[in-house]
Amino acid sequence: MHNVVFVLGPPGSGKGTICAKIQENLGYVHLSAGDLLRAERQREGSEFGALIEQHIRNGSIVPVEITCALLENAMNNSGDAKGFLVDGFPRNEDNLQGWNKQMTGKALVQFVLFLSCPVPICIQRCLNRGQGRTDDNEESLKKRVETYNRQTFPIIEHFEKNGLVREVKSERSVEEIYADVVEVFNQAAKV
Ligand SMILES: Nc1ncnc2c1ncn2[C@@H]1O[C@H](COP(=O)(O)OP(=O)(O)O)[C@@H](O)[C@H]1O
Ligand SMILES: Nc1ccn([C@H]2C[C@H](O)[C@@H](COP(=O)(O)OP(=O)(O)O)O2)c(=O)n1
Ligand SMILES: [Mg+2]
Repeated sequence: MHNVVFVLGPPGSGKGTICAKIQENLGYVHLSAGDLLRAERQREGSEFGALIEQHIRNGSIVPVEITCALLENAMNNSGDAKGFLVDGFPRNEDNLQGWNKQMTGKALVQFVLFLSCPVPICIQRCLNRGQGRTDDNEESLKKRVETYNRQTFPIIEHFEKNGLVREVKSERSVEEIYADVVEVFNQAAKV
């Protein structure tokens, strides 16, 4: 049974940055759904490359059958990790239903780390990210933020109803955010 922490928040809220620090210090393995999709997009012979690129540019969400298979495969190939930080997933109802269908009995969601951050700050961070991504531009970001507001935030609200959300305000410095995140994991370890 894989232990899983979902990491959600608007684009540019710092999910990848904070997950890298958790992985470095707390023994969890960081799996970014976006990174896995970008790797699949580039993979020689992938039948999903064009579809993935279209969704990424459009700020829309790739069908869960593709994304969840990549996540399950990555977890199964990671040995006996303490747990997995599943970054940027589930991003919509299709993701959530697909996860429940495919991963029930195989993975246990401990909690959802929600990095909340005002959108203007998020957009500026993405525009300054400098990773050469095809979706870090004004047009794609507008669509990604709309997708987050309309499709992803309701998923966070779903988990909130089940008492699983741990919100950390993320407009602050990385150090301040990470100090609060460590406390969240410490509290979770006591349960
Ligand atoms: N707390 C922060 N303060 C300032 N810049 C940040 C902070 N967290 C992340 N960044 C920067 O903002 C950009 C987006 O961060 P990232 O971790 O990729 O966010 P996400 O995965 O949520 O899109 C990166 O260039 C990162 O270095
Ligand atoms: N569960 C997911 C996660 C990402 N994607 C696609 C659509 C997203 O806009 C892009 C980029 O996701 P990523 O998590 O890397 O983006 P941010 O780190 O939030 O800036 O990938 C997806 O289709 N389904
Ligand atoms: Mg990211």
